[in-house]
Amino acid sequence: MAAPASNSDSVEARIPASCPGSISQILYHAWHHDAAGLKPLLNVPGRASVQEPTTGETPLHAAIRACTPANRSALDDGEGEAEAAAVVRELFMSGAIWNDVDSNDETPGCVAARLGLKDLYTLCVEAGVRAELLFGLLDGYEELESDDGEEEETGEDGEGAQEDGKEGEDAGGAAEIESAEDVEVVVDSDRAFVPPKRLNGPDVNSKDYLRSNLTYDDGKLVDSDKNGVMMAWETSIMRSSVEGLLPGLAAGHKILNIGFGMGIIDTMFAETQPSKHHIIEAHPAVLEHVNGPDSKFSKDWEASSPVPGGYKVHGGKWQDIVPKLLEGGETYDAIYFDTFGEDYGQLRMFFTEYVPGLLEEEGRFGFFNGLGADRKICYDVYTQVVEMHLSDAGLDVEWQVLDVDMNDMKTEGEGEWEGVKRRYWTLDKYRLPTCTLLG
Ligand SMILES: C[S@@+](CC[C@H](N)C(=O)[O-])C[C@H]1O[C@@H](n2cnc3c(N)ncnc32)[C@H](O)[C@@H]1O
Repeated sequence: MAAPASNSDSVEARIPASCPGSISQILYHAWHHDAAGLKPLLNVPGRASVQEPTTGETPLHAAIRACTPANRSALDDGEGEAEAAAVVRELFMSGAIWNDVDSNDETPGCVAARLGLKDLYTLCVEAGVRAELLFGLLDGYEELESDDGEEEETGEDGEGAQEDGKEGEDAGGAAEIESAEDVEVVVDSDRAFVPPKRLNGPDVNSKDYLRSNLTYDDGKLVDSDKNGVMMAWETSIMRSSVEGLLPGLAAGHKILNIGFGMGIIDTMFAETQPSKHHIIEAHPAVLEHVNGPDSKFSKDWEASSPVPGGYKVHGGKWQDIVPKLLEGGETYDAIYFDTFGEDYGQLRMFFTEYVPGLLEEEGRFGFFNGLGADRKICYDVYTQVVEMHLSDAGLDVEWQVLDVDMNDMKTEGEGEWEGVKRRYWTLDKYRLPTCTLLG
């Protein structure tokens, strides 16, 4: 096949013919959608996930990137998405990693989405779901490295390149590889993506968060590292969550909310005049905010509760409190879960081990769905993963798609994001889950 004339830096321009199994060779066959040539090279563990050292390009990126209109027409046999799909499948069957990012901070699925390659995008999502289900079975969740400071460094350039119209084909030139010794095969098969809630980076965890100082400041709650714990722009999501859990906002229900934050959802719950309103909150500063002498919350809600004693704040981690509620025979019509600094494994444990016992037969369970919300493909993967895990736990889920007004959202560091370390939400749609017990 001829090399695309317009892309002198492209993979095939730099192939050292003497290096079977080298990064360049593997990328070359992936780029040319040559499944037959690729297959024998993938018989060594890790080969399907080699990364070009300079651009971070993997064979998946190369196979997908070769489908840009410019690159496709440059391939002399006119092949396209179907041929690429065969190669992408071969790579996934050989252990390719679905969520490796290149130097543009794009996973292969991000490239497919940007280029409008729906079938290839779907293959990447399916691979992500399989991988995450497997890691869930192995209980092997680990933080993904893709969203740390590196992203901040590369983000601007990446955006600039796209705005300039330099899509895909110009993004990933391969470095010079003179001999097989130069080849670095990246074996990283035990990586799972853990969609964190409202934060990214391995430096934040529940223990540190619960010890950190918090600041309530002008429409947001941030921790001492300026991670956004809760923000006022989420108010409409909280409103829709309450409407999903309590259709018609009917009064007199028994409600459990985990994670008080700014008290946005609890204020809405209190307005429905529940017969029971239990809140679990672990952070001392948040507890002070709820219960302290200057607080507008607890005193009002205690006074207005239609059932004396119906309003109660349980101070402590839900992991310690929920088992006691269960033992005490408490049940609820509506349960909402929205914590901070905990990984998906905790949410899964909550809805698997506790929700079925705490929920009334006709009750509803919801949670803040921020799983992987800083990247479309991660959000799409985790929608499917959580749905399967909910089903395993005996819960049916209905998704309501809400618009998140991105025009109002400003860019990182501006508007509502000013003073927040990292923008944890980048998507224009929110999938709101409302769960019920399977019959
Ligand atoms: C995102 S905020 C909740 C926002 C809330 N939905 C609202 O409408 O304002 C998360 C809250 O969960 C609390 N939290 C974090 N880990 C917790 C745990 N293990 N148990 C109980 N609360 C926890 C945090 O301190 C924080 O107040």
